[in-house]
Amino acid sequence: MIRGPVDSSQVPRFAGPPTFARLPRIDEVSDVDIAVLGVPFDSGVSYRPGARFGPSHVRESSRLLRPYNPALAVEPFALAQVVDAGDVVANPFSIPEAVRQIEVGARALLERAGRLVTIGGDHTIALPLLRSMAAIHGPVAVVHFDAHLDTWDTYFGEPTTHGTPFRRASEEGLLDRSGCLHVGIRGPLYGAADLRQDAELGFQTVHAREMDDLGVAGVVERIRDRVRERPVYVSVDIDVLDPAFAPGTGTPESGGLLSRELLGIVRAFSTLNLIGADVVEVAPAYDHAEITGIAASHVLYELVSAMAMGVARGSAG
Ligand SMILES: N=C(N)NCCCC(=O)O
Ligand SMILES: [Zn+2]
Ligand SMILES: [Zn+2]
Repeated sequence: MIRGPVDSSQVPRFAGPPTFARLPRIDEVSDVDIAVLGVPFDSGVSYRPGARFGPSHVRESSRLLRPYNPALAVEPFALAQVVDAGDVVANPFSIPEAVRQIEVGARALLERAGRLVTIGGDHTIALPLLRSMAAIHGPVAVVHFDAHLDTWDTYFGEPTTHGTPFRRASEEGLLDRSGCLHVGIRGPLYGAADLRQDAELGFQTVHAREMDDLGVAGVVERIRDRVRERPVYVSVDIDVLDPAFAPGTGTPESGGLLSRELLGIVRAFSTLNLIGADVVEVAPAYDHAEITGIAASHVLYELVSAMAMGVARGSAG
């Protein structure tokens, strides 16, 4: 059976399949442990559009990934059958229909694969993804890496946008309110009430300005203390990185994390019960030299590695 990426010493990286990390397509295998799904949807954005092109850009930027992860000392694609499940069809003219399509697509894949890693798309997609996770696991702990809270209420009266997924998820009971945490929050808000309401919705916050004092180890400790044994879903808005490391995104904010810091923090999920993850808000039109695409593909690689280690341990999933 096919397993793992195409050998880049035999087939050049600029040839061969356009799948994430040059992995097999889902239709080429019988059993699946981890499915990588693209969600090319960006009709929920409040500023620059273009994240609908994120999945294909991140896949293209993932061609240089290699099979051994030295930081975690694992070969993720040997530990678990990881496949590219292609893109879900999401109606760009109807947010409600797109959200239903994403939830249905994610649930079907979860039934087959058990674990799902999604490439967005704007942050709206976290809502249907969390619906699909909660349908299986019950309320989940969410560790949310973002410059933005994304717990706002509505934009132009619209409740389902990229600035509102975690408020909706909390209201719907999809979140374990005692296990959620934002990391990397920064930038101006609409008012002080934003933070109060956010806390009521179940989130603790590690602000970007705390990063230097806490360091990677300190942030990891905050995450472990908050999440513990709970099933945890990780949502990474690429704008958590400083615009220097992720210019290709729709709502950039100054003063963000280094890519090295984010990669270091994400590795901590290798010893937690990671059940699902997404990387969203990559908008290639504003990217240069694949800077953002490469950062996103490496974050995905660490997430898949962490998840594959969970598969190998046989943890709940
Ligand atoms: N989810 C992202 N990337 N951004 C939300 C920004 C919401 C706003 O325009 O205030
Ligand atoms: Zn954001
Ligand atoms: Zn976001």
